[in-house]
Amino acid sequence: MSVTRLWSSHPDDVARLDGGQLRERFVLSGLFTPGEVSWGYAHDDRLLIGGVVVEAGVLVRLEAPEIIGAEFLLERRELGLVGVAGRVEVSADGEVFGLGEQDVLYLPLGTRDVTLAGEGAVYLVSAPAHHRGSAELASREGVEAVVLGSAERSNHRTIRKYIHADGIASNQLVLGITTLEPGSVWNTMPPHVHPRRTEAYLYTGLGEDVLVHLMGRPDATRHLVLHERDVVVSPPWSIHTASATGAYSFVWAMAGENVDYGDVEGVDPLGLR
Ligand SMILES: O=C(O)C(=O)C[C@H](O)C(=O)CO
Repeated sequence: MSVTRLWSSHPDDVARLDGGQLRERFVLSGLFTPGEVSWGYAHDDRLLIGGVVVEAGVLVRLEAPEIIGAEFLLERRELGLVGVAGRVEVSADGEVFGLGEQDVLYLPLGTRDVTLAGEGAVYLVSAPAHHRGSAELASREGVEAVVLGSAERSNHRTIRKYIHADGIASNQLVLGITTLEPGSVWNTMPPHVHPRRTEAYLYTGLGEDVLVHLMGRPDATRHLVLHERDVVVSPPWSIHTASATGAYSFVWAMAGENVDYGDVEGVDPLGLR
């Protein structure tokens, strides 16, 4: 089990970081390694972000990484599991859930034993929790889907919301998946910031395409070139928007003061620098 730590930062520092340092602070690569559960830890809002590739015939148990100082992973946390590829059976204290591509399972605080079996890739996002809710599975077809943008503006996309105020109930986790239509490449344009939340994007479906992600204060943006299954963390003061050489999907996951998807501050694209 490996853990990469991401230290929180001041926006002024970000202007001075070189490209490599920027990646070290905000990007998690290589989370999906067969036979291993890999974690990243963002100090902003204490997001624990993981990836696992489940191989046929091998049972994977989700254990608490040392950094959270807990006896078991969900002793003081809640967890969202997202099917990234294949089909995986998740057993949570004996209750079994089938997780297909773009399905999401929420596991509440207090769930002790979580194992994964089958064949596929699963993305994990966990945040501290204080109230025990219920385990709930949501399929791609069963959730609220909002179509935004247009082909003319290269940002035609569908936003599916799974864990949020009007969906699966949680303490502070908010999670969904956005999928771009073929020919569209821009996400989250016009951009926004979340003064009350930290957000992480996992980019999937890029294959050999590359993506240019913009982060930073709106008046001092920086770019990161990202690839298939890279994760980028956005501190509350940072925009998060991207364009790529092809269409893709991304899992957006947030934690902070509330679970209201709409709690954002919009940014005028003409003010971006
Ligand atoms: O394409 C978009 O726009 C998004 O999917 C935006 C994300 O949902 C987001 O950033 C939520 O805060």
